[in-house]
Amino acid sequence: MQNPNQNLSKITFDDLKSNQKSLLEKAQEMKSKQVEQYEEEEEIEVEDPELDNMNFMTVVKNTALGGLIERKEQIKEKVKTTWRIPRTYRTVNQREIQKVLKKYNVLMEGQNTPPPIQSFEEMRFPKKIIAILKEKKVKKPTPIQMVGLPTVLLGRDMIGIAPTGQGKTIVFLLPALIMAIEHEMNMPLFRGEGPLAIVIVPSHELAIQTYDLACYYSQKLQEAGYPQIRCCLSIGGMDMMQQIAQVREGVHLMVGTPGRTSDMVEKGKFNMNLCRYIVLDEADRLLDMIFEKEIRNIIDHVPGARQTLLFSSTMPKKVQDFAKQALIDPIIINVGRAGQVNLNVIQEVEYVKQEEKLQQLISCLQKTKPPVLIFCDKSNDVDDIHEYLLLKGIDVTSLHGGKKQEERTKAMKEFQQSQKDVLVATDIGAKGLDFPNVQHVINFDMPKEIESYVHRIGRTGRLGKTGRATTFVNKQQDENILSDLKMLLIEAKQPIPHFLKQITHDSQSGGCGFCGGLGHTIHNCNKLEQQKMKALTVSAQQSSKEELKQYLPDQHPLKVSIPLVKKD
Ligand SMILES: Nc1ncnc2c1ncn2[C@@H]1O[C@H](COP(=O)(O)OP(=O)(O)OP(=O)(O)O)[C@@H](O)[C@H]1O
Repeated sequence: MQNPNQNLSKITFDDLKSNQKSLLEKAQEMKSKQVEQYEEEEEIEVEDPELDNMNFMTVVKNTALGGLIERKEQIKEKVKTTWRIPRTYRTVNQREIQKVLKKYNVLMEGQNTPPPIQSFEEMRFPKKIIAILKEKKVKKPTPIQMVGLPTVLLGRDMIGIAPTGQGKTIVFLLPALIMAIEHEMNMPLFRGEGPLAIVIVPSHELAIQTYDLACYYSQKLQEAGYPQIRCCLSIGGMDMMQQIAQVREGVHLMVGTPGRTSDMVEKGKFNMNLCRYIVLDEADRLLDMIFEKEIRNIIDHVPGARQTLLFSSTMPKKVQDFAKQALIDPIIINVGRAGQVNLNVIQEVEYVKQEEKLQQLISCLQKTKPPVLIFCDKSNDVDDIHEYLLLKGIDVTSLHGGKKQEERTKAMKEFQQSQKDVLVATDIGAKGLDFPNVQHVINFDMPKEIESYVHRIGRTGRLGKTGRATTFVNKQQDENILSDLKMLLIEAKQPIPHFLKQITHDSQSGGCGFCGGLGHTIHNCNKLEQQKMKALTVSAQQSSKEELKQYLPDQHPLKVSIPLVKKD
C-alpha cells in the first residue's frame, strides 16, 4: 500500500516559501484524508536528492507498542531520520577519527558512532540557519556539538556529558526545531496537537531560559521564511490555564519542569501521541530531586518509538541506572571526565570562620569586576546577605525557592541583562543558567554535595572565557566533601590550601560510584546514606497509611480513588 506521507514529504522549503497558502491547504487536505490510514501504516525513509540539504525529517515506523520505560524491550522500532553523514566523512578512517576525538578530549561509546564533524556547514545545516547561529556568535561547533549534533540528527538516543558552559543546549534544541519545521511543512499541526518534542529541566529558571532561547530561534527561523514553530512553557508557579491555552493552539516544542508537566499530561491537558523526542537536561539534578516518578510518568505517556536524550555535567549512579532503563542503544559522549570542573575557572578555597564570613565577603567582592554570583545553602541566608549588600550600596538582587515566581523571574532577567551587579542565590541559580560574563562565583557556603560545587562554579568561565571561584570553608564542613574538593583542585591543577592538604584519603580508591565524588568511596558516601534514609521514611509512611486505611470508613478520601480527568 502506498505510504500516506510519501507525497507530503516532497514539500520542500522552497515550495513553502513560494506558495505557502496553497501548500499548507494541500497538506491539510491530504492529512485529513489520510489521517486514518496514517495511523495504521508504516512511513518510509525519504531518499530524495533534492531534499538532501535540509531533510532531517523524523520518519518513524508507526508501531503501537508502549513507550513505558519498564517496557523498553517492547519498543521494536527506533526513530529514524533522513539525515546522513556527509560523504566526505563516511570514508574517514578510525585513526583519524580517534585523533580528532583525542584532540578535543572526547570519548564516545556505543554502536555505529558518527564521526566528529567540525563545522556547521559540513553538518549540512542550511545557510539561513548557519547565519542565525552566527548572529548569536555561534560560529564553530564546540566538542560536544561536533559529536552530539550528528548523533542526534541520526535519531540516536544519547547521553551527553560535558563540563558546564560547553553549549549542550544547542545539541538538543537545534535538531528539535528542525524536526518541528520539517513536520510543520509536511503535516501542519492541528489545534490541540503536539508537542512533538519535550524538554524537561530541573528548575523554573532553566525552563524559562531554554524556552526563551527556543522562542528566539523559532522567531529568527520564521523571519528567514520557515513556518512558525510554537513553543510553550510548562512550569509550576504560573497560571495553568494560560499554559493550557497555549497547548490548545497546537505546540511543537514544550519546555517544562517535571511536576507541572507530569500533572498536565496526567490530567489529559495535552497528550504525547505525536511526541518522539524527549530531552532530560541537567539529568543529574533532575534525578536527584525526587522527580524520577514524574519523569517516568511523562515518558510513559509516549505511545511509540521515541528518541531520548540525556544531558548532564556529572554522572552519578542514579543517572546511570535511569539511562540503562530508559535509553535504547544509546551513544555515550563524554567530554572530559564526568563531574570534572570547567578547567577555565581559577579556583580558590579560603578558610573563613562562620562569624567572619560577611566581612570576608566584602573583601572578596573586590577581587573582580561585576557580575558576581554568590551562592548560599539556605534561603534565609540569601535574604540576609541581599539586605547586607544593599546596605553597603551594592547593586544586588536575589533568587531562591521561597520567592514568588514573578520575583524569581525578575531577579534572573535583571542579572542576565546586566542590570544588577550581584546575584545572591541558592542552588536554583546553579542549574544550567547561562548568565553572560560572570566574573566571579563566591560560595558563601561550601555545598553539601560536590556535584553542586561543579554546577555552581560552572556559571563562570563559560565557553573558553576565564572565570574565578572563591569558596569559604570552615570546621562545619564534613570531611568527605572537603576531600572531594581537594581531589577536584588537584585534578584541575589548582593550589591546595594548607588546611585541605591535611585531609587524607585513599587516592587509589577511584572515588565514589554513587555520587561521583573523588575523595571518598561508596562505603562512606553521605549522599547514599541520606537517600537510603529518605527511602526508608517514604516506605514507612506508605505502610502506615495502608495500615490506617483498614480503620477508615469507605468514603474517607484516603480510601476513595479520585477518577482522573479523561484524556483527549
Ligand atoms: N559553538 C558555540 N560557539 C560560541 N558560543 C556558543 C556555542 N555554543 C553555545 N554557545 C553559547 O555558550 C553559552 C553556554 O551554552 P549552554 O548554556 O548551552 O551551555 P551548557 O553546556 O548547557 O552549560 P550548563 O551545563 O552550565 O548548562 C551560551 O551563551 C551559548 O549561546
